[in-house]
Amino acid sequence: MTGGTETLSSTRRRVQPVQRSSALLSPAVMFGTRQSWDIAHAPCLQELWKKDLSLDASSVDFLMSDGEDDGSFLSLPAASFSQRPPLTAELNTSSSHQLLIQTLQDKVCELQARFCSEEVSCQRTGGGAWTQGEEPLLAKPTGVKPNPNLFSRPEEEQLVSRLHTQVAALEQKLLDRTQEVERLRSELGATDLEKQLERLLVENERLKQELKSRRSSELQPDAAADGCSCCRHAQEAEALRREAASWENRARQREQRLAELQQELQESSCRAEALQLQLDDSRRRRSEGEQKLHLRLQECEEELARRAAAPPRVKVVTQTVQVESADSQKALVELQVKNESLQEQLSLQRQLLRELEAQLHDSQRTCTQLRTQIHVYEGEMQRAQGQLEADMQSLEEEKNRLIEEAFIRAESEMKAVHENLAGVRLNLLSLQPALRTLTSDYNCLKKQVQDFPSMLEKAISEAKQEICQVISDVSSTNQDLLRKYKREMNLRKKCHNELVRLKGNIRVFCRVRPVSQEELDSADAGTALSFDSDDDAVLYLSSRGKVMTFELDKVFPPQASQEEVFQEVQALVTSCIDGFNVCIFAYGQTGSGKTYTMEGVTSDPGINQRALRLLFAEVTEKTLDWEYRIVVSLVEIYNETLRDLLRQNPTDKLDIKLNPDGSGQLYVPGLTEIAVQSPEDINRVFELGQVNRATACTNLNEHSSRSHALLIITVSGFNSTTGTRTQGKLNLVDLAGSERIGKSGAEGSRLREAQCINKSLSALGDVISALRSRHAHVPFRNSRLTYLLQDSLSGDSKTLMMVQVSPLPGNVSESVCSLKFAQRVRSVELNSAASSKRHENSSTSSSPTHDSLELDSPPVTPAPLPISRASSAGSTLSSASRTPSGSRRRSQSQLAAGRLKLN
Ligand SMILES: Nc1ncnc2c1ncn2[C@@H]1O[C@H](COP(=O)(O)OP(=O)(O)OP(=O)(O)O)[C@@H](O)[C@H]1O
Repeated sequence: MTGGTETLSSTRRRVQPVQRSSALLSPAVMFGTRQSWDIAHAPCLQELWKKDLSLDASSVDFLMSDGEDDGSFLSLPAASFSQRPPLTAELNTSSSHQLLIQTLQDKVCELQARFCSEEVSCQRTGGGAWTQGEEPLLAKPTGVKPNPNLFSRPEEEQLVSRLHTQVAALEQKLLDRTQEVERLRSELGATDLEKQLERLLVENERLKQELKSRRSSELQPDAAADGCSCCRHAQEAEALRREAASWENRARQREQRLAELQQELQESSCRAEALQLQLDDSRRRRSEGEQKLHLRLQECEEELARRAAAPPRVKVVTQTVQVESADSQKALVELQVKNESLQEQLSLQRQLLRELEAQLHDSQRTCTQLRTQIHVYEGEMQRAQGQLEADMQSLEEEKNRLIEEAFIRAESEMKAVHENLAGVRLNLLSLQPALRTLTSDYNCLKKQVQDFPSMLEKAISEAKQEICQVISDVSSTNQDLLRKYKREMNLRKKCHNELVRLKGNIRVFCRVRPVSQEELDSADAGTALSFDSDDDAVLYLSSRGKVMTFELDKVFPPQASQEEVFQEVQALVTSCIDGFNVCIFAYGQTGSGKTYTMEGVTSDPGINQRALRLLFAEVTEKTLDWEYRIVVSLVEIYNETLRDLLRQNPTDKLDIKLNPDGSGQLYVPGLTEIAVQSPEDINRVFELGQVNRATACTNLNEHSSRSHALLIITVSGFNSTTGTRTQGKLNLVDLAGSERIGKSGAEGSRLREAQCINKSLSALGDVISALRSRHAHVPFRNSRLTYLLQDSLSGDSKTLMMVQVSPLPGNVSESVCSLKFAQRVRSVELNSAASSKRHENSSTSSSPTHDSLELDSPPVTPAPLPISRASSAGSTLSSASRTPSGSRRRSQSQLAAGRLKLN
């Protein structure tokens, strides 16, 4: 025996004797030192310790006594006791352990009782010394006499201590089992299974989502895929195959993981079964140990009985006992106290054992529940595995279906691609001849390109020659066209003039003004005039019961508008653009509408403004070839005095003189001529004339009735293409009232005004009469008016007299006079031989360009035909141009011409 550890001996032998003094110490002292007991059945306990409690053999040392002592010595290492934790903190064993502990405790109590009874009997018998042959089995301590009567006490104490040690070992074993159960629970606990199950569920859900996303991505319509090549579908099919292989690997991994889990579960179940078997074996060994202990107790009782039956040995040690009785008594008391404390500890241990037994029951119940739960988890795992296998199966089927669809689609697309390829090949074969043709064409073109510079030079030279030829042809054509144009222009002038001539160079219109509202209200509201609905050139006048018929060129009824009147005179207006002199004058009694017809009102202008607007429009249309200049002058003749209404001092008298250039033309020195370029200029000219005319008189209305107002418009044109120059003059005259002096009863200045008016109008009549009579001398100089209008009343000039007539019955006599005068004028035709007239000595002209007119514009008027309108109409007009009323009009004109007399 070395160190603190005793080895197990295979034979029974005696070892160091236990010191009695230390054997009688307290259990705490005993547990803190090395102790030895002589136990009769030590092998049983050894077996119990080694098997039931699973103690290490190195930590337990059984020292068996020899056959003489018939006992065994059990030695435990002191360190194992000193290192033990408190019993109350660790006891945890099975019911069999508790039963064993209980049995041992009962046996300790019994031994203590016997010890007490033996001590009492020894005291009663006087004690005795130990005999040599009856020495106690335990070796006596040095210096201390052995006491045969007390030999059983340390033995029993040792037994009690040993039993305590067994209890502690059982507690330790119970604690180890509890820890083992906890470890198993932690290894196979529900938490891990639940975690494993949750992990599997999460993995399963993730696999489902991946499959769903893969399915959606594969089923997603791909418009571009239709046009993709076959290679792309093959790649997709390959990717799908790889994906399927990865899914298969994952499924195999899952299956392996499931197999591992099942393996672990089986191992855990096996381990639990092994533990259960081990527990059952421990129970069985405990029961065997109990039986052995029971037998050993019986043997101890028998031995005690046998020893009790040996009195001689007691007598030997009686004296010694008596000597040591005081100490024994004292020790007995101490032992009793210790015994009581041990009793208390035993009761506590019993209580703890009961609690531990309850805990053991709970542990067993918990273990059962855990097994049930394990079974449940196993079922769930099986279900999860089945679900997983079903999902894997469905995934596999879906994967196969998708792969098949992809293959089918790829095959169809491959087929289409092959067909397209075949078509392309056919096209290629068909295009090869075209390619050869194109190649030959290309070669030809290449050769042409190489030859192009020389061809280009040749073509350019030819083109130049052709262009020169064309230019010469065009220039000659232009010359022809220019000649034709000039001829056509002259022809147009001739036609126009012929038309005017056919209409009559002196035309006479009659306009009847409407009855005003005031005149309608008066008693003299009737009308003496009537019209022919079939002939617009006839006017009927009732006077003194007789109806007089007047035939004129045109009769405008009261409802005729300014525009309608101007439509009839605009042909004359445009004649002045062609270089003719035109004279339009309004004639009639006061208040018959002369000013209204010539000037009009602001809202409805008369001939003056309309004529100027028309001239502007016409010259504007001809701006391509012609340059025109339009100048205007405003002249008033009052009491045979000529005044310029456009100069700053209109009261200055003007004179008419012979042009000093020797041309024989007349002109008005100092006459203001204003060039107009727009209608606004015309308005400004008229406003200036009105202002000047108003400043020159006290009563404008009366003054205007007693004076002649002349608007002289000169149109000069130059054709830059032909070099032609033209100049025409348009005289628009608003004559003074034509009342007879006797009727008006005027005196003084009024008489002089009337005399001047009549003089000028008579001179006008005389001029016209002379023209009609083709007198060699035409008295233009008899009045300022005729003198000023000389060039517009002679030659190829065109004259229009607008006779204004009042419809009132009170003005019938004046209307008759005016109409007779108009009819006399109408019978006159001016000489159309311009050349002869323009070379007449008495001709006048205020235009310095008149010479150029003669030079550049040859006479277009036909040869002079100085016949009256009536005779010319019958001789020159074709039958087709005659109107139904033509013959009647001519006869009436002839009659009227014979009847009318100058005023
Ligand atoms: N055709 C017509 N339509 C409407 N009103 C007219 C027409 N003719 C003349 N009148 C009106 O008759 C009145 C007299 O006209 P206007 O002054 O023109 O006559 P006149 O002959 O010029 O007179 P005088 O010789 O005094 O100048 C004016 O109020 C004028 O507005």
